[in-house]
Amino acid sequence: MTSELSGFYRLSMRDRRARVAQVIGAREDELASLSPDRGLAEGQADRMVENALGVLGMPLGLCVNMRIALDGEPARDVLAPMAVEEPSVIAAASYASKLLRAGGGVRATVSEPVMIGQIQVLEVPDPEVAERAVLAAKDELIASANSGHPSLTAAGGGARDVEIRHLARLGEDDPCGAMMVVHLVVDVRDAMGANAINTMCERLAPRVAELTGGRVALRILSNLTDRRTVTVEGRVPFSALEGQGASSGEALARAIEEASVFAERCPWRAATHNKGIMNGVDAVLIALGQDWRAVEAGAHAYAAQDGRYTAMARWRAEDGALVGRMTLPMAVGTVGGVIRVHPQVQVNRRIAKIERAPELAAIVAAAGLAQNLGALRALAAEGIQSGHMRLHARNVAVEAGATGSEVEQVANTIADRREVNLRAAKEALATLRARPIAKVEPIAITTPTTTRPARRPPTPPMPESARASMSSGESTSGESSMTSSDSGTQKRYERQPHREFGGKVFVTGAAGHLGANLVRRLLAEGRDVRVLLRQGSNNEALEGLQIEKVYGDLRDAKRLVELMRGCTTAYHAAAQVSTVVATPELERDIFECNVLGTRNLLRAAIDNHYERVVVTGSFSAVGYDPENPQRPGNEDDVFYPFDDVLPYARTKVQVEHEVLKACVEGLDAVIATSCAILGPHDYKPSRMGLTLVDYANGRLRAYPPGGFDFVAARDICEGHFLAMHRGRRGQKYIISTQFATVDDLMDIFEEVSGRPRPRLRIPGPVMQGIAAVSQVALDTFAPSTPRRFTPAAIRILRAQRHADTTKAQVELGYEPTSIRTAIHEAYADFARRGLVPARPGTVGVAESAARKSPPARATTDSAASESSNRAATGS
Ligand SMILES: CC(C)(COP(=O)([O-])OP(=O)([O-])OC[C@H]1O[C@@H](n2cnc3c(N)ncnc32)[C@H](O)[C@@H]1OP(=O)([O-])[O-])[C@@H](O)C(=O)NCCC(=O)NCCSC(=O)C[C@@](C)(O)CC(=O)[O-]
Ligand SMILES: NC(=O)C1=CN([C@@H]2O[C@H](COP(=O)(O)OP(=O)(O)OC[C@H]3O[C@@H](n4cnc5c(N)ncnc54)[C@H](O)[C@@H]3O)[C@@H](O)[C@H]2O)C=CC1
Repeated sequence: MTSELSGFYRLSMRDRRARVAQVIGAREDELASLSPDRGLAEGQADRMVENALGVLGMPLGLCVNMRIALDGEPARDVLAPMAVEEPSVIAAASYASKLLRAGGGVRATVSEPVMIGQIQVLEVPDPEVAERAVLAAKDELIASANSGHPSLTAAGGGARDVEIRHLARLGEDDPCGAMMVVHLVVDVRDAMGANAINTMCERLAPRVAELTGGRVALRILSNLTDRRTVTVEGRVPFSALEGQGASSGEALARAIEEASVFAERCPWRAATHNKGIMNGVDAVLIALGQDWRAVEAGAHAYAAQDGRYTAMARWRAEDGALVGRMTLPMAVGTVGGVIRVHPQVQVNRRIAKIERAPELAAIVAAAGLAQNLGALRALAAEGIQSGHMRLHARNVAVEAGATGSEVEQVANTIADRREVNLRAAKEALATLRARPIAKVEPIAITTPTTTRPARRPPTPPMPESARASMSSGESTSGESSMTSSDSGTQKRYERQPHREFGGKVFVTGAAGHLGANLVRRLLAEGRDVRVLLRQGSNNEALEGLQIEKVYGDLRDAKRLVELMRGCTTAYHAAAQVSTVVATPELERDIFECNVLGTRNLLRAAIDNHYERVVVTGSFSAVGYDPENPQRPGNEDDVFYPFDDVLPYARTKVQVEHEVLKACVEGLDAVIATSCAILGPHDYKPSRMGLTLVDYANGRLRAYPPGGFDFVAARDICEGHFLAMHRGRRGQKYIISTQFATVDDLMDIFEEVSGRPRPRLRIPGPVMQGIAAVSQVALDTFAPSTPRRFTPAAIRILRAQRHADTTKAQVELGYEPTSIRTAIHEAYADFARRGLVPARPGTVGVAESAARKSPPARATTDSAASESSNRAATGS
């Protein structure tokens, strides 16, 4: 199980529950009681407290990324539920847990569950005699205490010892005489312990009075559980702190160390430092039905044990890492209390996979340590207000009357202006409502036989290199034909005739970036569509569409045959897309979904007599010339299998192999090969989409030079459509819009978001080095984290590979549009969903961008030469 759920916060609440259910191996409905309208019933509340009036709601969130090694056992990933009303707490704990896992996660040690019960004795005639009498009767007292608790002793716990303390008068104001306290030391095992200890103390009280000759007053446990503690330690290597808000990782570590020492020396600061720790501690305690007041009181008393209130957690920069250590008294239980009766607590316990009290103690303390680190990082770097207030701004936006996606937009506006107050929020809301709603330009509907809409640019010229090796001629169909030479082989391309297909269309990967656009394209064509979806996956992209949804997995060959029955054609766009060097488990997953999944789909298509299947290929599976990677790659370039390529790319080569095998077996299948997709309806979201969102929210801190061939979502849909209707059986067609450098993309990002690009443009080799170092850590500790610029991605960008779309242009009549338009469309769609700030002019901008855009392939060549110039000058 992994707790590393990068981008989890971007999901809807329902999808988050579905994702968690999937991760912990539960059914989605098992988490249903976490829904705001479920949970604690009125009757249950009435039995829990007195004079009950109702049930108070409190947000419940999840701290992700946590990894804990308890008492030398192997580390395990933990999802920590947190109930808290304060914004930014859970975000900060998740952020810091991500940093801590770069150092292997938090190590925790939990002491024996030994607590103290106190019996207060006053007016003792002779304290020394009384002490001897009580200690002489120790065994009798212990036996008596245990006799009332057979279940505790049966579980291996029970009273263990009896100790005496004498409390002298504090001064003139102290109205009592000498006081004696009998401490009953009890091992409470997995219980919180209060009830057992209080009962024991009350049971022993008469006998203690007899033995001491004094008057017994209070009989109660102590919440200063200094013998029942949890100690946590976490390390963050300096390298993992690079780029986290200071000039270097080490500088940030030193700044956090200084912040810690401030709290260690100063009680005023310590109170705030410790409040940050309690943000994490209390939130987990509440979510797990614990007596958080008891732990709070114990923690603060412990922090003042030396007579001076000080920091609970301390941070030091040592041996190339920032190291945090904390010991807290921790009386928590997994038996008794509300744990059994509160339905949501039970679900939370299941999510955190807690069986025993020490596991619970470790998670609580790890959340406290992470929260402290999160707050100190922010304080030592950009300050607390920017992150905290950005999230708090959402509350203010709601208070101002914002609803739905307005909330995020108003919050972003007031946070950007650093005016997080009600008046500013009301103003921002009024402005937002005064302007038309950002609308995504509908995808143009064209068929190869109809005229293209006027706003489309004219057919761009062929790439220079391709043009040089071509000669035109007449095809048998009377349409254009061309020959192209690749490594001396003459290729003749001919425009293919159009074929119509009736019946229902089956689409896989429909909730993905390509699929979501493709389904809309098909619906606009008036086609009947059935989509294959995975239960528990984020399928939000298809909400509200008139389609038939069936649920299953490509890996389930038998079921797939059933699910595909009744359709006549298919677009197979599903794949496990990954740009990381995968762990063996992830590699297996990529292989099974992509290769075996495709094989299953193709076989099911044969079984169901499909007329044609279009399979999505990847440009990463197209070979290239290592001596000259910028020579536009075409369909005949053979993939070199021993290169340092990603597992994903290898599987996409095998996918093509499966297609050809299926063609031999009689299937009619065509491959539409995609370059990096940019455009709207990116719900997962893709690596490029994530980069745009992060850029627009000021979270992209650096970028590399280089370039790649990109494809607009509308173009790749058109390419699929054309492959279906004009493609030749068993053939592959590369579909790309244009080559663009990262600098070109930054230009467009600036234009679309109104934000300046990051100042850091890190040269390719340096970025490669940084990415390679961080990749080692990420592969070890965070294999599933989506990363923007992975070493593989940077290598690809540095190679500046170009795509040759001649074959698609000639045979299919494909015409590329513009990447600039695609980015505007992507931005408008993200703005509509509240993921990036909506900007005046977002409306219609895509249209005007389309009008202004130069022919794509013309840009290609100039962009390429510009980028190589830049590379040459090192600018
Ligand atoms: C708020 C952040 C995390 C943003 O920080 P950021 O730089 O925008 O975060 P990022 O985009 O680099 O994302 C890093 C990770 O943070 C998490 N994250 C990022 N954004 C979210 C979100 N919206 N919802 C949920 N999780 C979020 C998430 O895990 C994400 O990983 P990913 O998913 O991308 O792989 C940062 O500014 C921060 O840590 N601020 C500190 C906030 C804080 O401590 N709040 C507590 C309240 S203040 C207080 O009471 C305590 C104090 C401060 O007084 C104590 C003291 O004085 O010591
Ligand atoms: N996004 C890009 O830039 C590029 C994408 N491609 C190809 O385009 C196609 C679509 O990619 P995107 O839409 O970007 O990906 P995506 O990750 O947004 O969507 C892929 C979809 O496939 C589904 N899927 C994965 N494994 C499955 C399984 N075992 N059973 C059922 N469904 C499964 C996922 O749930 C997801 O909805 C893929 O074939 C990919 O290899 C190729 C080149 C670039």
